[in-house]
Amino acid sequence: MTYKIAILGASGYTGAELVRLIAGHPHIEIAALSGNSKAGQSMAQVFPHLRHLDLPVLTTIDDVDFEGIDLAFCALPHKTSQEVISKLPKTLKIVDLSADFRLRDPEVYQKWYGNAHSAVELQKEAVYGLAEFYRDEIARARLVAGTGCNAATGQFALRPLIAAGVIDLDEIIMDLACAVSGAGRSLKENLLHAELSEGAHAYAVGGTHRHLGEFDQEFSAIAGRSVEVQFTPHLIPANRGILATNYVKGDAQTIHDVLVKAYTDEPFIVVLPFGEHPSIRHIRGSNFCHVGVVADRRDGRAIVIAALDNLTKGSSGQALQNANLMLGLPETEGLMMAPLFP
Ligand SMILES: NC(=O)C1=CN([C@@H]2O[C@H](COP(=O)(O)OP(=O)(O)OC[C@H]3O[C@@H](n4cnc5c(N)ncnc54)[C@H](OP(=O)(O)O)[C@@H]3O)[C@@H](O)[C@H]2O)C=CC1
Ligand SMILES: CC(=O)N[C@@H](CCC(=O)OP(=O)(O)O)C(=O)O
Repeated sequence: MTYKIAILGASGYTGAELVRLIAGHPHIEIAALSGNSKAGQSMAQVFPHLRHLDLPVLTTIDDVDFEGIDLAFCALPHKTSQEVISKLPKTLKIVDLSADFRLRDPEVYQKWYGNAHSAVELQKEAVYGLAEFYRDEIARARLVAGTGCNAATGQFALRPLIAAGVIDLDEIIMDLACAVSGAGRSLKENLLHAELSEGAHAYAVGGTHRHLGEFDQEFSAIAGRSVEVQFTPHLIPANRGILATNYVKGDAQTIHDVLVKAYTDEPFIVVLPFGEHPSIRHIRGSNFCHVGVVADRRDGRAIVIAALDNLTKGSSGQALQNANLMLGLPETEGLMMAPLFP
């Protein structure tokens, strides 16, 4: 059985990553690809690294024929995504990579994104797309909202610890380093090589990053009380990868034991031996997330570090994992490739 899919936003970074992954998938075929400014071009023109593949030409979304398509990936900017998805056939399965359907409460959405949600009914229907924690709901869902790449990295480190009650919920600090492809492919002055290379800086400092909406929603639901982490993301001059370094109060060995137990059957989450810590150079191009625990020199404190590739486990790999679940395929299909190294 082969399922036909469309990728809306195929001329962007996550769209191209979906194409790369699906090209090696035994049961999924790419039937349509959309672009906006790049509509009318071939994928080989837009992404020469995909030249070897026989792919549909990029069209506008209006020109995509959804007849016979089983599932659409929406790799569009947020806000555009909710407008587009509202107009798609109501029977179509959708994995949305944008932020539009991650936050369940429309008021919370407005607080972090600045605009009223224009598809509240769809927002209610959507399932949060972190497969390791919402597997059964995703398998039954029509619309799945992929997590933010920063939000996914932090959650892989912290969710089991909050659930097990082994860390102080009021003393969680997360420093996160994000590679530049996290900002997408559109041209931005601050992402020019001359302004980005040889440097690193924090952004959204002081608790203003919109992924805090996701952390608050998810961590508070697990804890059954409000949990607000202190979070500072940093932009680093790397192409791919996110490293989330979490400072927590709790016994380091217990924390490690909890993570090992939580992820023992998870194919993509690898807990490193106690005392070892991960690096983005060891997960690049793969759907793996590495998690490590190191004891602090002060008793009762630990550092928990998670690393993943924002374009695979942080977005497109996660989206394909969700699509596999929604289509009744093995969750790991097309996703077990080894990381690229060096
Ligand atoms: N990059 C990352 O690491 C992650 C991204 N995400 C989310 O995934 C989504 C896609 O991100 P990314 O691939 O990085 O973004 P890009 O900016 O690289 O790509 C955006 C895509 O959307 C298309 N597009 C833009 N505006 C419109 C419009 N008005 N109508 C139709 N199509 C449009 C673009 O077409 P064209 O280029 O032809 O104009 C392009 O194909 C975003 O919502 C992002 O927040 C989520 C997790 C991680
Ligand atoms: C470097 C950079 O800008 N990173 C992005 C990563 C977020 C992301 O891509 O996720 P969503 O946009 O889907 O929420 C940021 O911090 O906003």
